[in-house]
Amino acid sequence: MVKVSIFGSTGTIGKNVAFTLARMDTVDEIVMVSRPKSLDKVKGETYDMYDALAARDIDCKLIPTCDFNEIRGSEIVLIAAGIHRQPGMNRLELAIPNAKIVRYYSKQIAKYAPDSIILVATNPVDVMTTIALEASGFNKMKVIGVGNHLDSLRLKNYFSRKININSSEVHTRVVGEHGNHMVPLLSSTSIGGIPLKYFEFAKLDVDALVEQLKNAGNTIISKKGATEYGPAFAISNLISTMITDSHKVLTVSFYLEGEVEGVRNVSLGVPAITSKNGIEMIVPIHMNDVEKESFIEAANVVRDTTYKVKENLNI
Ligand SMILES: NC(=O)c1ccc[n+]([C@@H]2O[C@H](COP(=O)([O-])OP(=O)(O)OC[C@H]3O[C@@H](n4cnc5c(N)ncnc54)[C@H](O)[C@@H]3O)[C@@H](O)[C@H]2O)c1
Repeated sequence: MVKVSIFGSTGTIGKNVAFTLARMDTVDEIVMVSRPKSLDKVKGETYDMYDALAARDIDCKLIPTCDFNEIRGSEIVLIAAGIHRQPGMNRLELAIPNAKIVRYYSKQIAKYAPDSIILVATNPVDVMTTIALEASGFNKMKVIGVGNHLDSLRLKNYFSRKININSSEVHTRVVGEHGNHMVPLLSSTSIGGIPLKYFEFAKLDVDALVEQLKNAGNTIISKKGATEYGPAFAISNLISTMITDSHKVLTVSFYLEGEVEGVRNVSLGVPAITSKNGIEMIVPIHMNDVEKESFIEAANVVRDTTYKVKENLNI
C-alpha cells in the first residue's frame, strides 16, 4: 500500500497535489492534514474529489484529519503549509514565519513517520529544505525541496512553444535558487538532440525567455492570485517518480556538502537521481564560467538567508 501525506492540504498547492496524485492512480491513500479550524474545509475537499474520482473508477482513499497519528506509514510527506509573500515583504520576512511552520511539521514527521521522505514546497523552498533537514534529523537523502523542477518544466515549455516543437524534444534544466538567483543551464540545453548553441533553424531570443522564466511565478500571481497547476503537477510528478522507483533525473533542492562546485552548508537545486529511497545520487553537472559564478552567488544568498532565519529562531 502506498501512502502519501500532505501538510497544508487546504491550500492551493496542497489540495491540487492531492487531487493530481489521486487522479494518477499510483497512490492508495492520501492523508490530508489540516489544522483543527480547517478540518471541515478539508473534509469538503475530499467529498468533492471523491465525486470526481468516481467518474474515472479510481479508488484512492482520502483521509481528512488533524491527527498526526494518521501519517504513520507514509512513504512521502509533503509540507506545503505556509504564508504567501505579501506586497513589500522581503525574503527574510517570508522565511521566518514559514520556517516556524516547516520546523514544527518536520518534527512531527520525524515522530510519526520516521521512515518517510520529506518533500518541502513551502517558500523560500531552498531555505526551508535546510530547516526541515535539521528539524527532522533525517538523512539528507530523504529531505527534498521542490522548486527548480517547476522552473525547469517552465523553461522546457517556453522553448517548445516558441519554436513549435514537442516538449519531449527539449532537454533543459534550471539549478540554484528557486527564486531570483535561479541558474538556467543553457550551456547544456539541447533541442532535438542539438545543443542550443548550434540550434539555428529558429531565431530564439534566449535572454527574453530567461527573463520570462524569472518572472513566471509573479506574472501568474499578478493575474490569478496564485500559482496552482504548474507546481501541483511538478510536485506530483516528483512524488510519482519516486513511488514508481523510476530513477529519473529531476532537479531538487538538496543540502550540499561539497557535491557541486565545492558549495557547502546550503540547500540548492541540483540534478539528482530520485527513487523510492529519496535521492540516490547527485548527478555531476558541467557549468560554464558564467553559470558557475551565478550558482555560487545563489549559494551565498540562500546561505545568508538560512543563517539569518536560524538566528531569528534561535536554532
Ligand atoms: N515550491 C514551489 O514550486 C511552490 C510553488 C507555489 C507555491 N509554493 C509555496 O507553497 C506554500 C503554499 O502555497 P499555497 O498557494 O498553497 O498557499 P495557500 O495560502 O493557498 O495555502 C497555505 C496552506 O498553509 C496553511 N497554513 C497557513 N499558515 C499556517 C500556519 N501558521 N500553520 C499551519 N498551516 C498554515 C493553510 O491552512 C493552507 O493549508 C507557500 O509557501 C508558497 O509560496 C511553492
